Amino acid sequence: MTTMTKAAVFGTGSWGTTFAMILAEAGNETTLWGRRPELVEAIDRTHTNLDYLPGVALPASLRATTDPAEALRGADFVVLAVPSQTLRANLAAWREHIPPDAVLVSLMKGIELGTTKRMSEVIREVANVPEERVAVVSGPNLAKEIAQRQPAAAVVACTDEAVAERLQKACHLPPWFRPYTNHDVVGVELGGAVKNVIALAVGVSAGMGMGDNVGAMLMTRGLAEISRLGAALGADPHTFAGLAGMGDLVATCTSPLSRNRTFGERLGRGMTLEEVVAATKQTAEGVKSCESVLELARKHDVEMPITEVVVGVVHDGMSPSEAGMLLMSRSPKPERYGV
Ligand SMILES: NC(=O)c1ccc[n+]([C@@H]2O[C@H](COP(=O)([O-])OP(=O)(O)OC[C@H]3O[C@@H](n4cnc5c(N)ncnc54)[C@H](O)[C@@H]3O)[C@@H](O)[C@H]2O)c1
Ligand SMILES: O=P(O)(O)OC[C@H](O)CO
Repeated sequence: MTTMTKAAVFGTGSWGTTFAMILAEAGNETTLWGRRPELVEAIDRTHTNLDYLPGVALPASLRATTDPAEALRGADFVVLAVPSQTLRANLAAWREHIPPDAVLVSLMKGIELGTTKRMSEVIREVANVPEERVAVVSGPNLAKEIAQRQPAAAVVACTDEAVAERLQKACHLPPWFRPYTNHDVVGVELGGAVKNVIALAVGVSAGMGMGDNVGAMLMTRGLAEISRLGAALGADPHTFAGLAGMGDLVATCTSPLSRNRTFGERLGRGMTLEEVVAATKQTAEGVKSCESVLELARKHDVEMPITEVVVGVVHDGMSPSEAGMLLMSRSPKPERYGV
């Protein structure tokens, strides 16, 4: 007799809820943990998440709870979908309930402020688990499209191939969700975190009224920045040509659904930072992670000019036109991959 795989998903936001839908429909016994009792009760009873996914019918088998111990009981996969900057504190509160053999899965796309750690590093440190028990899911995965059952592909990364394959199997849901495996956790995570910073830059340019040449330039040179940082941190360069690199960069930088692109667009249209923050109801990871990405780049002596001006515009009062001038006035150089 085969027993059902159990998954606990932490975070009832857009992506946590959508990924929980995929896991539940793929046949895993899935429980969603959330902070707010009213929302959790509504998900559990009405199978809807009106705050984050209005109009989407969640699977009847998907359970929801505010009790981490209940969500974690017997879990094979512990899936984490909270904001990157709160993960450390969240996980510290949950870790005593995590089953000893469970695989911890990060859906998050940020770099921790202060430590410059990737989410898998934070997970390993706080939950005290080896790298073989930590996996990452990333790629061009705009939650709202996937929740409407549009097809999407993703990358499931773990240094242990067998673990990646186990998770791949658990979330493979034809014809809706197609996960590929990869062993390059560093590259997959960097692709996901840094594309948010580049999407802010593309958004700013679009908000200023710039056209597609500027967007394409920022995406291409942004990919060069991601690749340079990846090379310095030991990532596989091929990862950045894949779904978690190029794929996610294109989806995020071009989609009106992207919170990061939209945040940048509002700044580019002349709204103040305070106004944009007030208008942004969901997690736009690049807003905080641009600072940790830049710090990481400086630690490793990697040049990231787009990231520098994004930090300037978002945090240091630089005007969008000054940012554009700075980028375009850099000394000319040959175009070489990774340079
Ligand atoms: N939405 C997407 O399309 C998408 C796709 C792929 C990856 N991601 C990544 O997934 C992660 C989560 O994104 P999301 O879109 O679900 O965000 P979201 O803003 O929709 O939801 C965030 C969730 O975290 C909860 N939360 C906020 N502060 C918290 C705290 N202090 N403690 C515990 N929970 C807290 C919120 O209540 C909410 O349930 C991010 O790192 C994001 O970059 C998002
Ligand atoms: O809405 P964003 O900008 O957080 O992007 C969502 C996903 O990361 C796209 O893959």
